[in-house]
Order: sequence, then C-alpha cells, then structure tokens
Amino acid sequence: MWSGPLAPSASGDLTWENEGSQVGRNFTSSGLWRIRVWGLPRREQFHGLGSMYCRGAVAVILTYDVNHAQSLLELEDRFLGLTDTASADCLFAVVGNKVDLSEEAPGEGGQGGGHGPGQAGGGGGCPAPRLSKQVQLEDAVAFYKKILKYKMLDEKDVPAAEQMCFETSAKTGKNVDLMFETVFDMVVPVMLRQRAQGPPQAVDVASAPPPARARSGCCS
Ligand SMILES: Nc1nc2c(ncn2[C@@H]2O[C@H](COP(=O)(O)OP(=O)(O)OP(=O)(O)O)[C@@H](O)[C@H]2O)c(=O)[nH]1
Repeated sequence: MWSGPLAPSASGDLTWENEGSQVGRNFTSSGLWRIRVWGLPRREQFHGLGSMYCRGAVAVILTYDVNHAQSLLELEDRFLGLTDTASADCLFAVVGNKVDLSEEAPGEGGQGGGHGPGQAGGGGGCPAPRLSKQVQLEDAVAFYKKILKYKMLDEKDVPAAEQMCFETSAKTGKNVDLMFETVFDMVVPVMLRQRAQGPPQAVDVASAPPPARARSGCCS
C-alpha cells in the first residue's frame, strides 16, 4: 500500500511544499511528508494552518526527533492543541524519527558524538556523526498517555500506547512501513464506521436541483 512516493527507500531529489513554503529537497524525507503536516511547521507564521489540516482528521501522526528532547516537548506545548479540530474518534501515533543518527553503525565501537545536522540521503562514504539519543520510547509512551488525557479518552477505548509509538528513520526506512501500515489498518475501520453513521459533510452537487434558468437580456 505504501509504495511510490511514500517509500522511504526510493532515492533521488524531489522538492515538496510544506504549508505553502518550500522546505526540503530529498526524496527519502518525502516518506514523512504526511507526518510533517501534523508535526510541523515550526515557523510561527504557519501555525494557524495546523488546525485547518487537522479538521476532521481520523489520524494524526505526531513526530519528534529522538536526538532532541525539545522536539518532543514542542509536540505537547505547541502542536497538541492543533488537534482540537480532529474527529472525535481520531487515532494518534507518536513517532520518534532520525533513529539512524544515534544508532551504532555496523562495525562501530559506539562512540558518542557531536550534534551535526541530520542529512537524510547524505552519503559519500563519510561516517555520519553519532548523536546521543535524548528521547526514549518510554517518553513517547508517556506522551501518548498525555494525549489521551488531553483528549479525555479512556485507555480502554483506544489502541495501546505500545502499539502507537514508533521509532523510525526516514533515511534508512526503519519502521516507516510498519508505522504507516499499522496506522492505516486502524484508520480504515474508523472511516468505514464514520461513513456508515452519517452522510458526508460535502454538498452533493449531482443531486442538487438545477437552478432556475435565468432570463437573460435581449438575445435569448
Ligand atoms: N539522518 C536522518 N536525517 C533525516 C531524517 N529525516 C529527515 N532527515 C533530514 O533532516 C533534515 C530536516 O528534515 P525535514 O524533513 O526538513 O524536517 P524538519 O522537521 O523540517 O527539520 P528538523 O526538525 O530540523 O529536522 C533534512 O536534511 C532531512 O534530510 C532521518 O530519519 N534521518
């Protein structure tokens, strides 16, 4: 299901739009484009758009950087409120990205590292600097539980935190398919239930009565 433009293993450059601003070039990152909609943008001027994108959403994927503790805090402080417009039975996933930067590379002895910027799709034979992982999966699980509290959802009625918290790498593709497939497997029944429960919000133009023919001026 998640092939094509969402496949993180695909390579090649691509530009894409994020809330109206061109923010990136790198096809590997495009695997997280949909995540970006909810987790970003960081820039204040686009924040108003966040709640617009969340309106009626059946799933929200909140993404942070496992190597920057602040990015998880920001999800709570700045982005959780944007989900107020999501649908009542919206599913939430919490995704820690860029795990490749703090994972031990094969054959390496596990030295700590500096804080160079992550560059998915980079390469050229130079070993990437290793970062120290600042956010653990348990922190994401705790955040997921905060989301449930914020949304006043009962843990019994929603998927378990352990099912909805992931650690991914858009660079290596680690867990990206798993995350999207898990979310989609859960979202489809929610969407079907919503459809069965009520008519769509959209106006059905096909069944609308034709407008009375207006008399035009002298030439009709
Ligand atoms: N190593 C690594 N780099 C990544 C990963 N995902 C994105 N990047 C890189 O991180 C940089 C920022 O990526 P964006 O997709 O623009 O994400 P952003 O959230 O706008 O930026 P940051 O929050 O600063 O990471 C780009 O150079 C990406 O290629 C990943 O999983 N691993």
